[in-house]
Amino acid sequence: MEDSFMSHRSTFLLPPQNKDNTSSVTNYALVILNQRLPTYAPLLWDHAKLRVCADGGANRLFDEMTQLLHSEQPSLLQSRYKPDVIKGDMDSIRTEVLEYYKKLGTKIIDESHDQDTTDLHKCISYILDQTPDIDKSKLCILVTGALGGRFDHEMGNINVLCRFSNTRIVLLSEDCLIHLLPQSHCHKIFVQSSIEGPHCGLIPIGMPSAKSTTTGLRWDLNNTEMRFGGLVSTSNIVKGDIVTVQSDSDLLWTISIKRKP
Ligand SMILES: Nc1ncnc2c1ncn2[C@@H]1O[C@H](COP(=O)(O)OP(=O)(O)OP(=O)(O)O)[C@@H](O)[C@H]1O
Ligand SMILES: Cc1ncc(C[n+]2csc(CCO)c2C)c(N)n1
Repeated sequence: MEDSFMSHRSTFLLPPQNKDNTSSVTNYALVILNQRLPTYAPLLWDHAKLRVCADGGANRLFDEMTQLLHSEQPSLLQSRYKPDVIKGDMDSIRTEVLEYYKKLGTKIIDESHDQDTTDLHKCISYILDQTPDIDKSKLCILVTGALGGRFDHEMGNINVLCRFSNTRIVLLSEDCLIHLLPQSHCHKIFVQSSIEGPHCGLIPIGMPSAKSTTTGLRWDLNNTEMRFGGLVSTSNIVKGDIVTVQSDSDLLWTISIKRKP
């Protein structure tokens, strides 16, 4: 096991000008799935260099950005928030939405022939194909609408974290975020307490963890075993600004997102 720390910061939930220059991520991509856009979606949009809609996610962008930013004219907003790509099996996007973005120059990738991988999987593959190897370590893919809703979709979305375990991917909902902590590294999580926490969890995924050790949590693990059917760390609380995690298995990290008053 390598002992170099991998650091994690949710600075994508802060306005871009507040961005932490020490972040190891310099290149965000955004994937919009087919669930209600979170209220902070415009912020993620501003951080992202590449914006991709997964099939019916394009309907959400078209319909809901105007609801989030009602100070401006809907038609202006719809043309300003133009995705770079729409990819998927195209059974959920409305024709009028597809035609609208196609006219604006969005690249449309119809993969209806592939009924074995999810639209999110297809979008992640696209983003990785577009990213030169040298830039992949700086890439972080933010995924909206990934949690809550249909449980089969949620599990499919979590499975994507495991299938692309070498890529930083953050699954987001209005209320929380999830990402993988690969066992290959020790992890340092810099908690942005103005926008996230204190509720958090650490969950072994795929296989039990014989030994996990943490610092910075109210209920720290100390070479503790975690497994489904035994202990998994839910309803934990972050104590300060830094949490460290080390484990012999990949773990899911989840932390609550604070609602704006
Ligand atoms: N209720 C949901 N909960 C979580 N994720 C979702 C949900 N609905 C859609 N998604 C995500 O958004 C992506 C695109 O959604 P879309 O509705 O276009 O998918 P789909 O392939 O048509 O789904 P299905 O045919 O199973 O209903 C899905 O692949 C999934 O990752
Ligand atoms: C064993 C197995 N279970 C389910 C599906 C169905 N499926 C999985 S991903 C996908 C595309 C959704 O956009 C569909 C239809 C399959 N192919 N194989």
